[in-house]
Amino acid sequence: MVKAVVLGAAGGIGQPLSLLLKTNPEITALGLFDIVNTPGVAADLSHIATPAIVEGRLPPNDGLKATLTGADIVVIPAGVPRKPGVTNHDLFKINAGIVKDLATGIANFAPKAFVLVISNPVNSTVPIVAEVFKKHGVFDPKRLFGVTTLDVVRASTFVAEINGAPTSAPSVVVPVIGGHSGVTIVPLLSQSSHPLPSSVSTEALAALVKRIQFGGDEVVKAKDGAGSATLSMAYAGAEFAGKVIRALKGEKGIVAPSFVAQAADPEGAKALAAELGAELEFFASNIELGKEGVVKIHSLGKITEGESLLVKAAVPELQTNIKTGVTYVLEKYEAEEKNPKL
Ligand SMILES: NC(=O)c1ccc[n+]([C@@H]2O[C@H](COP(=O)([O-])OP(=O)(O)OC[C@H]3O[C@@H](n4cnc5c(N)ncnc54)[C@H](O)[C@@H]3O)[C@@H](O)[C@H]2O)c1
Ligand SMILES: O=C(O)C[C@H](O)C(=O)O
Repeated sequence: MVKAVVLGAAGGIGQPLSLLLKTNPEITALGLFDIVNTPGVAADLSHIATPAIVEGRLPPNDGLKATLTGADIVVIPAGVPRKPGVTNHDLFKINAGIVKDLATGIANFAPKAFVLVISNPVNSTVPIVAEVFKKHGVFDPKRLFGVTTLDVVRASTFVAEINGAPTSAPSVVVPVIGGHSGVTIVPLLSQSSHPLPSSVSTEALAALVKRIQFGGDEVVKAKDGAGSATLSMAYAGAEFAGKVIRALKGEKGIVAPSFVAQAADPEGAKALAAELGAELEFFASNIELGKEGVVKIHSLGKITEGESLLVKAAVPELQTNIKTGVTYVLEKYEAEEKNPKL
């Protein structure tokens, strides 16, 4: 029996993600929560002949509590997406509060659930969830994941394209490490399961890295004001959630990149920090999943000089992003303590 919950289930990502989760035969209960439209989304999905019993709830009458109660895995795509001209900094101003509130709900009603954060900016929203959980005494670093799978999916697709073998895309595995925005996204193309042809020029390689780092911009531009990636994100979110569920059910040896608290595996984190030349509270790298969540944080292994430069550029940006999330929550709590009416 697995209960999965989607917070922000009526949105551009939330709806197709809920559809894909409804088609996952391991999921027996699917709880959908949003501030709008979830009863309709749930009614629609409930007619699909798969095991999950679907329920859609709204905020009134303890909707969040009822949705979260009994959850094994909670996926959060709630929050505003980018449009042309809107930066991650702009998103933070709105999404930080949404994520803090939802994390408070999870801390109260599903403190043991695995939590998968999609809401942007992931590099800051994951630290927000961690701080809220710490405040409530329920933080388990092994159970919190920033979803960076879309970067991995993009890398697989683009590498297959360059290799002239688009049908190979599903089997192309490229570790993408760091975080989930711009220069913090570091694809380790030298470790691709399907190496790039030696004929690929340095310029073409740099362009490929840039395309993976700024793949989100490509979609925002093409959607022309209608938001950011939703369908590919739903696919990526369902992929990662599927892996977490397989691990939860006892499958061993599942490895995938995710942005996780380094406290989840202090030994692994130490080796990784030595490679990075910095200790970060959160970082995306390959992690092994197990019944309790993160089992092992993998180190980077052999990387090229060019990749090493990309890591160097990512680290300070990540440090700033993480601090932004942590500071936001600490200042909010401080203000609430001074003025309990807030
Ligand atoms: N991690 C990634 O790789 C990745 C990829 C794409 C988009 N995103 C991010 O995902 C988020 C959602 O994107 P979208 O395109 O689905 O946006 P959207 O506006 O289409 O949907 C967001 C949904 O969240 C809901 N919502 C808002 N406040 C809420 C609250 N307090 N509780 C519950 N639900 C609430 C809205 O009602 C809406 O239905 C954005 O922040 C976007 O930047 C992340
Ligand atoms: O770029 C965005 O704003 C959305 C998302 O993070 C993406 O990578 O597509």
